[in-house]
Amino acid sequence: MRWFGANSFATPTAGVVVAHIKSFLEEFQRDKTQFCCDAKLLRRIALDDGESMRLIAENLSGERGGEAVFAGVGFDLAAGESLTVTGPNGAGKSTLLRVIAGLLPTAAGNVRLDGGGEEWPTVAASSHYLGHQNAMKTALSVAENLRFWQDFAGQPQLGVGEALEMVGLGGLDHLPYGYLSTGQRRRAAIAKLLVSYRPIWLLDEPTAGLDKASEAQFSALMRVHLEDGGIVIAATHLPLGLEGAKTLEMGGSPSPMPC
Ligand SMILES: Nc1ncnc2c1ncn2[C@@H]1O[C@H](COP(=O)(O)OP(=O)(O)OP(=O)(O)O)[C@@H](O)[C@H]1O
Repeated sequence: MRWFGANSFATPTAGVVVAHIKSFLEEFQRDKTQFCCDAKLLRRIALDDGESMRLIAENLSGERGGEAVFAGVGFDLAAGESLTVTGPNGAGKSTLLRVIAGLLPTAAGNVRLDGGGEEWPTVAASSHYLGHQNAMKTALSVAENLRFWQDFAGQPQLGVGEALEMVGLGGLDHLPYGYLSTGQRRRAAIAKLLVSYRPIWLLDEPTAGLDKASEAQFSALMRVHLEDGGIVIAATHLPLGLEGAKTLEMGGSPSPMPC
């Protein structure tokens, strides 16, 4: 239970992350009940005790249909750090995310998670992947979709209703997912990040289709995730409001190390 779990990757503190999310929710929705006032202190204890987690890629190459798409990609992200991946259409941003997530094989090089301990043994097991497709069934209700993903992913955090409130979809849980607008669908997909915990978020154009207010709220969610020791890699054509994010520009050959 450590969505916003600091470097608590090695030393989980049950309930802390949920408390933090809920206090964050309170910032946006003032009438929410106050939860666990000592969340920050507990997170600090977890930070002090926890082993540092790092997501490292070395000389990573990826291909599609047998053709090289990118080569020589490297990065080193500590807990709390983010990387924005930019570049023109077709540069290989989505391919890179899928390689990191373990959905495509690496053509060369490697990506690994150091310090994940027994609970987070691999990058794939430690990651939420939010792709262009939202991976929801249109005929199922919003709540049924999220319950499926929570059961599938395990590590439950926020309840479905709470997660939907966090993305501004409170009260729409009963609607078939297919009834939602494009932006609402994206917001429901973002709620998947909140119903189960993963320290690494791999996000492909996460704010595509979102209105300005939703963009800002999602930026805040990412910042809270980072503050608590999460790692974010986001491919994007739009500013994401991630201050201090490392950057990786794709489309050159080979791709440079992020600065
Ligand atoms: N299944 C596939 N088979 C063959 N080629 C593919 C496949 N999927 C993608 N490609 C090619 O791989 C290259 C990289 O695609 P990718 O989707 O990673 O780019 P991108 O940088 O994410 O683009 P965009 O900004 O448009 O989302 C493109 O030239 C694309 O045509």
